[in-house]
Amino acid sequence: MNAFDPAQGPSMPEPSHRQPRSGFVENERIGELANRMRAYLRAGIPVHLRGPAGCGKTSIAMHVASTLRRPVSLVVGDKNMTTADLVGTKSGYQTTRVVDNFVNSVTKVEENAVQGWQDHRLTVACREGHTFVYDEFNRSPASANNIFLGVLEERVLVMPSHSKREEYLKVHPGFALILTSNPTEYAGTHTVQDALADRMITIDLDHQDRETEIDVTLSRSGVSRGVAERIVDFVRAYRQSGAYDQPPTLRASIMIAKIIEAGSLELTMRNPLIERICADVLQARCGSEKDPKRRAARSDFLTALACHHFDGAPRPVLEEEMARSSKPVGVAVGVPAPEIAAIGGTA
Ligand SMILES: Nc1ncnc2c1ncn2[C@@H]1O[C@H](COP(=O)(O)OP(=O)(O)OP(=O)(O)O)[C@@H](O)[C@H]1O
Repeated sequence: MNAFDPAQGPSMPEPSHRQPRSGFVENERIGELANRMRAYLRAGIPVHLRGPAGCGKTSIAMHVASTLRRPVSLVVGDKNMTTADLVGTKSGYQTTRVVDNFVNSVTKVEENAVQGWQDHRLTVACREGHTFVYDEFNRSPASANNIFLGVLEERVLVMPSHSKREEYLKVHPGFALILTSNPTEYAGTHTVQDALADRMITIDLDHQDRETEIDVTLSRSGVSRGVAERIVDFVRAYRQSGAYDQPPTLRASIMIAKIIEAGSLELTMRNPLIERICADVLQARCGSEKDPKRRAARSDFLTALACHHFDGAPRPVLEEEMARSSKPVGVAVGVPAPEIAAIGGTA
């Protein structure tokens, strides 16, 4: 994702007419969500998908956009975004030079310089009726996003006076808006202003269910179903453990599966390379843990969890995981000996 840089603003190319990548997984739940989204968008109401990183917001947004049979424009929110990045900017001067040499001995030269203007994606989308996908729009400041208030309510785009264009651009009836955002507790995001939130339907998403995660991992990597199941179960168990600063997402499963497939590797912790791959993909998520003992315990836990899911070893349990749950769920890792005895795992 995020291949589209809003900061490209002034030098933005033609609006993207991208289709979602092939291999999109549409099960019953996603199909039902897509149908609802299409119904709202056809009624002229923007749809806002809100959910944690990697839960599939952008993929669903692009998929729905591609089925509306209109060109698709994609912009990614950015803390430096301005209204100009969305609407357009001055772009140099266009000069015309007329040389009049009608009378041989007299040369008259007339030069005219006119300020140029370049429409950016929102203007083009409003004029031509594109489906505008505004990814992670709450990364952009409210001052940039205010331009949408008129677009959504009065169906007009207010053009800056120096645009040398019409003052107001009437929004094409085919224009549709899909927005995505991470909840505001995530770093680098802004609270969405009430007036804007009030003009859209917000749908909260969470991480996909196990079956969907397996289907997506399969479709994105090409590994066998059995391998996809073990990888997804491992990553989901790690997500459930809470032993991280940043929850592991579906992307981690896809990464591990892609590496396995590309290297034709067998998924077993008996291969030290697999242990390294799991650590490289996932361990940075608990990297900011200051206490070296706790950090080591988390690392051991990750390895033991992979051994459980890939090789059938007993399910480990982490001290901090135990603190959250009163019921022991496995064999203790990184826990002092007397406490291990007290837990009595399922080994
Ligand atoms: N339904 C799906 N079909 C196929 N691939 C999917 C599907 N949902 C998610 N994915 C894949 O999962 C990964 C994460 O999805 P996506 O980028 O859509 O999540 P996101 O919620 O927009 O994440 P972020 O907030 O970090 O941008 C991507 O590699 C994407 O291709």
